[in-house]
Amino acid sequence: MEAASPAIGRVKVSGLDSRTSRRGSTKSWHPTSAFIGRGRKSVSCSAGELNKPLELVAVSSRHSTDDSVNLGKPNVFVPVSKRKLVGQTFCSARVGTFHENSFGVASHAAEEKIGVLLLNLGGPETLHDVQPFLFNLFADPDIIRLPRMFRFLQRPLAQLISVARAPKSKEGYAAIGGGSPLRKITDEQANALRSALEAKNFPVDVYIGMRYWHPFTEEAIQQIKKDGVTKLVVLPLYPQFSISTSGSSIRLLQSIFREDSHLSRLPVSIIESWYEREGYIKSMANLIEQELRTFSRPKEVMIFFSAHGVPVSYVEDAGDPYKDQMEECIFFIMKELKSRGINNKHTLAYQSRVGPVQWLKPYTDEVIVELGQKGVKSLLAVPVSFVSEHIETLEEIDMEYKNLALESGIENWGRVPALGCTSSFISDLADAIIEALPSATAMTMASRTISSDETDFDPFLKAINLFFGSIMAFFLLMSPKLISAFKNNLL
Ligand SMILES: C=CC1=C(C)c2cc3[nH]c(cc4nc(cc5[nH]c(cc1n2)c(C)c5CCC(=O)O)C(CCC(=O)O)=C4C)c(C)c3C=C
Ligand SMILES: [Fe+2]
Repeated sequence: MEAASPAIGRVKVSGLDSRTSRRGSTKSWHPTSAFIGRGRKSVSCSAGELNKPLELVAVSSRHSTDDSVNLGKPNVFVPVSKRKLVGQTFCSARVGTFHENSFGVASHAAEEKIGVLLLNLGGPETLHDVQPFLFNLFADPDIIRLPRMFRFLQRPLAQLISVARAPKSKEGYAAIGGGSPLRKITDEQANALRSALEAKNFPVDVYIGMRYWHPFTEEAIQQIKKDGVTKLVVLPLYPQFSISTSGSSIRLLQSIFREDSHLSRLPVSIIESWYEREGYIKSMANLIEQELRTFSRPKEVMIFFSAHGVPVSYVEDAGDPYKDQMEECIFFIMKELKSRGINNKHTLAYQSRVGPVQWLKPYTDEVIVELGQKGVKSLLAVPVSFVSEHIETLEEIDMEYKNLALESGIENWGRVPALGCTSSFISDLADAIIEALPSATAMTMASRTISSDETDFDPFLKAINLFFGSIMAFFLLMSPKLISAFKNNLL
């Protein structure tokens, strides 16, 4: 059952406490054994707090069209040209050191060995990989969030759910050629990013760390260590932050770094979200503008943003900023389109729900049917939570939703391609990396937090857990809610 990766599951996971403003711009991350707290508060910390060993620098890359950028520190003058470069850190005092550091980085570039770690989900490369890939995904406590006392059920449950879901997933992957294109596209993006950074006079090594399939994050980190990287920028390839995506990968990184004395001293800067960057927004607007032109009556087209969903509890109970960031992102894209004289109607819905719980609404399939009933004739689907083509664009949108739309009375269908290696987008990501470099700080974790997989160390406890876990998981799966989910083909 662990065929996928021996490393996965041995990694201990600590909680991640997310506190973020409504606009998702100020954040701090604290490793903690507690559940992710409710509520979203702005956090500012004093210079004294900056030296606390448990802190981790997370950079939220800002969309900076506004001249009155608030750096959170009075009397800091930043010329407009520089403002666009500011990767805002969660602590205002850090911003004050940005300019010294940015020059420092430039002058020490020759001695530094800078690494960029791209984080992504990973996908099965063959149909044979589908079930173990799904196991890795469902074994992640950031994907199936069980209460602490039921954490021992995580892996048996992952086994059951992955086996149950595999046939449906396999159908999807078979329909798009027998595997996920994610690895290939992420490789291409990594190469494009390396070239873009080289062209900007920032030679770096780019590494790929996938969360659930090869090349695993653990492997990338080993390579980073071997290569003697002296400063690392971590860039999740998800524009918006979610506990289930970037959050999960960052948590994994924290646990790897915490266990390793060398890595825990390595300066690291994490760009946790970048949905509001000007380059990203403009690149998305370009793609939408181009695609609108392919319709015979572009002005009548409904722009239909379809984002990957998350369970409602992530947002309402755990404070996941994903929904807020998604809405803000779409606001920025529409604002950009309006500035170009494009005033089409638009809507946002969430796709790809899995399992019997409530996910973010409205659901993409339901909205498509409603729009058809309301007489909408032209629809342009815009996948907005991911920057490469994947099963949910190629199968779910291009096949399932397109057919549903045509059956629902929508006559003209279009879909905006994922950004992939679009040069304006890659160039902007390269800028985000350069901006983040000065904020790199050691991820030193002085204390060890309780792990959700603590029992993995003890083979006896592990065996007991597995045995009782399987029995309990069986009964859980037989619950009426889950049975109906099976019947409705939700799993
Ligand atoms: C921002 C993007 C994503 C969020 C948020 C997200 C949350 C999330 N996903 C699942 C379950 C599955 N996701 C699957 C595939 C998948 N998920 C994303 C992105 C996000 N997921 C991508 C890009 C992909 C496709 C990868 C590929 O191979 O092309 C799958 C497997 C496919 C399937 O069976 O549908 C599952 C399962 C949950 C439960 C979740 C939030 C809790
Ligand atoms: Fe997903």
